[in-house]
Amino acid sequence: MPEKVHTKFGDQAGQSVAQSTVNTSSYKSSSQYAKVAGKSNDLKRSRDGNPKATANTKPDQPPTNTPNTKKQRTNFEPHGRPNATSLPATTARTQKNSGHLGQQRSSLGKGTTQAGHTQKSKSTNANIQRALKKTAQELEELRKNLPIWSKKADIRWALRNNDVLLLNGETGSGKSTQTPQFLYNEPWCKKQTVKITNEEGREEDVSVGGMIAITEPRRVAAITLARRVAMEMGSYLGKEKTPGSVGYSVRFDSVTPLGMKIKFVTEGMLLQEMLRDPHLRQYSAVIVDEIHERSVDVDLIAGFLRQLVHGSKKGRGGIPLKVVIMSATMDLGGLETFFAKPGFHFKYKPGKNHGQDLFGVLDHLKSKNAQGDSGSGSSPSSSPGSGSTEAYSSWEGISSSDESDSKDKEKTPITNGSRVKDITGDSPSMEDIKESRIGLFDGDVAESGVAVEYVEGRQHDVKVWYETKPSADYLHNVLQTILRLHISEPLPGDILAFLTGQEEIETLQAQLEQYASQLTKAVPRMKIMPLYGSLSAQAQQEVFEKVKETRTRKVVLATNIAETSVTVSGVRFVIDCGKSKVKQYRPRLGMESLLAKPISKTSAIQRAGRAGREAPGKCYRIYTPEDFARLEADQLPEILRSDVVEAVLKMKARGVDDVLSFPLMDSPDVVAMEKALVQLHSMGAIDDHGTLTETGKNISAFPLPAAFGRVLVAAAESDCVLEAIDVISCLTTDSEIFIQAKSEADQESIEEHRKDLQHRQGDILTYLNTMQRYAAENSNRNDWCKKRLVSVRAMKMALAIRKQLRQICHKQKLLAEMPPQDPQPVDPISEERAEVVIKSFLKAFAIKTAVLGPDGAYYTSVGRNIIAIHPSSVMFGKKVEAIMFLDHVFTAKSYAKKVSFIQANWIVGALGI
Ligand SMILES: Nc1ncnc2c1ncn2[C@@H]1O[C@H](COP(=O)(O)OP(=O)(O)OP(=O)(O)O)[C@@H](O)[C@H]1O
Repeated sequence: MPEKVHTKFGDQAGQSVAQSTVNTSSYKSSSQYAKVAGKSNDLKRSRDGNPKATANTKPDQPPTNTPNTKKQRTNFEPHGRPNATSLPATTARTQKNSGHLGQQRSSLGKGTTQAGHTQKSKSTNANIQRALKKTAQELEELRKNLPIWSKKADIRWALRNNDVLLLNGETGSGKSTQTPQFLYNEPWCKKQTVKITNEEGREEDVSVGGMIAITEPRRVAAITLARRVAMEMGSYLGKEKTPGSVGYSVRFDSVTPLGMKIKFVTEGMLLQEMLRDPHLRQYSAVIVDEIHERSVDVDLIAGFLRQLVHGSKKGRGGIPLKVVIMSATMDLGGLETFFAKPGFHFKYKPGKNHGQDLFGVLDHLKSKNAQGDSGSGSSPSSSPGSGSTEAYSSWEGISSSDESDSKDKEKTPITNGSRVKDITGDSPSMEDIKESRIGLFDGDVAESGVAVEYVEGRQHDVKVWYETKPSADYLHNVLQTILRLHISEPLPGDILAFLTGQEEIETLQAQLEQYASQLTKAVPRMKIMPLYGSLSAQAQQEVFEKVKETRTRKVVLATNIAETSVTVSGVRFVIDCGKSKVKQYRPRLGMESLLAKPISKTSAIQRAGRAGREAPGKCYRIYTPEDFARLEADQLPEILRSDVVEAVLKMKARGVDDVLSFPLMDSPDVVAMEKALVQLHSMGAIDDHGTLTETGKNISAFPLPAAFGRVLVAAAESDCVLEAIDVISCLTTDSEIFIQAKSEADQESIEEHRKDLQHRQGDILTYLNTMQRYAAENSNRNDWCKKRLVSVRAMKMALAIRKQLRQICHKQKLLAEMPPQDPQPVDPISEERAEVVIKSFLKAFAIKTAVLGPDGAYYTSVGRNIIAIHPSSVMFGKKVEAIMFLDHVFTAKSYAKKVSFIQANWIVGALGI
């Protein structure tokens, strides 16, 4: 084992010497060190070999001691401590009030003198600042217990010496919340004014850097992490342009305080920013979190970042962009080779990364196991996964002998399942990964240009339990597990159950609520809270808060939106059904559908990681160890299973001429790329030479899927852009605007309530009616919504999106002038105009059409597959000659959602056949 040398350096960049833990294996020889010191930003090694600031850096604050985690853990009090949503009472009050800072200021003005006003608002501000600081101080104690805390200096050191850092740390080790805080004060993170040569060939001064962007796969993670980090930094995060260090930007919602240093963004938003600012001049660093999720967007971001790191830096005035790639579970070999300096070759094959054991980690494990060294001392045959997969044959810590474990078993007679000691046993251990990589450097100047840091350990253990027998009805088992946990486990201890989608969640919620109503007084109450993507942002945020009611257990029923990055407060028990819905391109249908499929091992590890964030936890996998062993190690990257049109359009918009040679970790096959180019050509987004057209530019400028961008461009040509915006605003909210019926009786009453909105020609015109009438309402819009069982929150969001889309269309000259302010009188749409609107949608959705067959079933135009109209559509049960649908789901059968009536002969023209 490499010897460890403990060294420390500054907490604040440029502020002298503190200490850190440096792995001596990183420092091959003193001559190597000398080379490093020469290159690094004003850092020299002190006599004992530690990194040290030179004279031009300021004296440091006292050294940060590496925390004695064990000791602190013993003293750790998990209950009643502050978190993102439960502040100490004073702080909570002040944060709440501070959200209305502006209102407070204006109301204070009444009846007071200007001086009195200023005085009062000054003291309010001072109170807020004090409360924020107090919370931050309290949270700092918790932060110091995180495993990543002791790696602070290593991480800083690695980035002072390299432009790219791969940070591999277990779930809950503190990557997402701490890494940006370790870096924002680094010397390379200062805003600088530099000279660049602009497109006209003239020199100009521009600012570069000063901010760190951190990408998250989902908006809910971006928002909750921004809130948490703002609290940890004692910074205000409000809607107004007040000063603050932390902000976030997600689609149709952003909070960007003045002087912001750390910005949490969704991957899509960073890509949008790259369209406007290809050199990412605002940023000194981009941190890509949860890279293992491998969405199309994150793959594109990785490709663009690689170009920025290794390409010309002229656009940034020569200032490098630092890149940090993070995940608990990542294909290190592939990423290291992907980001390595051009010409530095491992076993990497461009575009063929997924599933490759590029560093031979698995070979290493195999040989280790062959020598009888399982690393745990337990016999491989007692492992839940033994013999089933070579890759994961090193599971550790399997034991049922220790005392606390047997108590657990008695206390929780949920399954007779075997269990592994903690979730690190699910995958090759950090040691295994590290050992297999000896010879490459952690930290200092890496030959490949890519530094690698490992954060070992997590704050609290998570025990994993399995089913003993496979079950055909996992939903039933999830229900039983929740009920048994609720009855047998003492409070506190909330439950988070992973299910595949909204329908399943609603079914289980109804069942659980029925059981909950029958519980005796002796048993705590249950509060069932759904969490899925189309739920309103506010409803999603409520899930993250601590339950206010006493003697109540929160039971969160979530899709995989809660799988990574997030901390759901209070959760000690995770139930994993082993499946999730994934988007998959189905060439036979010529479209993407959502399919429920087994998750990957990586997802299972992430799900388990949601327990044990505030205290030790347990994860119940509703499948057997053998099922687990059969799971794929990682999910297939989205780019390899989806329609690549969006990806190709984004590349084109970002100036990539030759998309076939764009650096991708995994390239879709050439045929799929070529098909996407043909589709973009038929949309008019690229011309015969493959160059992005004005239409293409317009489409890619919208923060919308390409198809909706295409609709807007088509609508502009037919002069119905306002109507198209009204429809698209309703379709792109976070949550469904129409509250769904839970029973047939409900459905009837809904139809009665929405009579004035429903259009016989289908859902598109129903959405149009809804937005037009809502915007025209001049008395009480909330009452208007309630009467029609329309979501108040979703409509508010739709109205905000409508405003933004109108502005973009105006700016892009798709809309000649901005329409007058609401409310405006509205007339029912004429037949002719309705046809024009539907035809605008058809321009982008021609492949999502179906014609009525002689047997009364609908057959898709592409692929001739049977498809049924989903019960949520106003067209449900209707037989018309042809339909167009905007969504497709595959559950018990193939369903068309958001359906409109069309004439069959329109399809021919729209498909160009
Ligand atoms: N919103 C929050 N409320 C309460 N505690 C939080 C919150 N966010 C983070 N924490 C605490 O900070 C710890 C570290 O969280 P962080 O998200 O930084 O870890 P991570 O290593 O990025 O984990 P993952 O890979 O699972 O996203 C959590 O385990 C939890 O104890």
